[in-house]
Amino acid sequence: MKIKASIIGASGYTGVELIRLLNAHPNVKLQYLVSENNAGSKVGDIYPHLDTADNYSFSNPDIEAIAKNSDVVFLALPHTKSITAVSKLIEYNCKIIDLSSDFRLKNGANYQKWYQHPAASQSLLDQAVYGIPEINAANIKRATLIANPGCYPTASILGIAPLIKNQLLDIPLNHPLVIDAKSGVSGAGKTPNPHTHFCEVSNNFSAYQAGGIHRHIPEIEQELGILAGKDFTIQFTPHLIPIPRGLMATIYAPVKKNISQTEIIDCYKSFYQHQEFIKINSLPRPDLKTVIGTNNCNISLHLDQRTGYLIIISAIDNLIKGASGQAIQNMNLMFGLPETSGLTQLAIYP
Ligand SMILES: NC(=O)C1=CN([C@@H]2O[C@H](COP(=O)(O)OP(=O)(O)OC[C@H]3O[C@@H](n4cnc5c(N)ncnc54)[C@H](OP(=O)(O)O)[C@@H]3O)[C@@H](O)[C@H]2O)C=CC1
Ligand SMILES: CC(=O)N[C@@H](CCC(=O)OP(=O)(O)O)C(=O)O
Repeated sequence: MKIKASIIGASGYTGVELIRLLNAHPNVKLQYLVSENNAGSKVGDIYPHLDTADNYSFSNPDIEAIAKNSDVVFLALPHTKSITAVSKLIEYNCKIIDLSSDFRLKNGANYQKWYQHPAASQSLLDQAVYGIPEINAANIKRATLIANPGCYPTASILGIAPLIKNQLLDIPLNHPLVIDAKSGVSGAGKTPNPHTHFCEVSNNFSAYQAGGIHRHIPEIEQELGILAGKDFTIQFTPHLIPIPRGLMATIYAPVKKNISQTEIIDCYKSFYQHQEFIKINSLPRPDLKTVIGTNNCNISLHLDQRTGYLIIISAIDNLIKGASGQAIQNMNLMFGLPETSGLTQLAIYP
């Protein structure tokens, strides 16, 4: 029996990527591809690259029909737009994987402080499991509602977690850990905004929200704080790079003295033992082409013995490991499938 999967917000960037990946998943049948604006249109007419033999259409059924006829529902809606749908879906017997930030922060009051809009009910926040499979697989397997991580948090948390777990960080008191991150423009979604126009982005490179409160700061601090067992502070600056997809986080981590590059690499390899999507190395020129088109996270480690800093360069495809691929990895765990089912694509090169 195939898993019946529906996607709400199926016409956006992550929704379309879910269609592409789930269409090739051996254990999945696509059920409803929900889009308000494209309901009634053939998927292949709007997105010719998805003109498959199955001839799917976008539709807009009510939530009850979606819930009753689906084993799993992916929500690929903008922030704040998932809360109403999830409040209804949770009454039924389907599993829910939400790609937005609506269920990621555990504390409703903290959520409101950072996101500046009302949080989901505390009981839904309590039920939601943060879906980063390499760290949280046991809880994901038992979950009904997954809060799929943001793209910057995915690259950052995966890059830092082994240092925290092995107590290798040596951060001066009251200093934050510095994360300098860059994303391709699809990270901003399909709806155009003044900063994502071709003329703004092409031949350009920009930082945004420097010194500000990007919504991924509390998300990264929450998850690293859980691993550390105490508050964890980061200094985070995102940048926009003139490419469609790909994301790189460069993390500057002061590490304990007398540890060697080899010991650090061994520690990361042992932490991610059996995790097929995590690639640990010290590539001389870590890049995005190594991961674009894959569900992999490439973590390149470089110890600067002069300063005592470990430079961690964590690269993902924001639409796959940073969103739709990770959502499918979570689905695989929830349904007892191998984590890699439907996700074994290699990178596109050159
Ligand atoms: N892009 C990325 O790299 C990542 C995105 N995410 C998160 O995933 C979610 C989806 O992102 P993404 O696919 O990029 O977003 P898009 O803007 O590309 O797509 C969102 C889709 O939601 C539907 N929608 C329903 N209600 C609204 C509304 N009120 N305003 C706008 N669109 C609406 C739209 O289709 P229609 O109106 O036809 O129903 C649209 O296609 C977001 O919460 C995002 O933050 C997470 C990680 C990475
Ligand atoms: C380039 C760009 O604009 N990126 C988005 C992050 C997208 C993402 O992963 O995260 P969410 O799911 O939390 O939206 C941003 O900085 O807001």
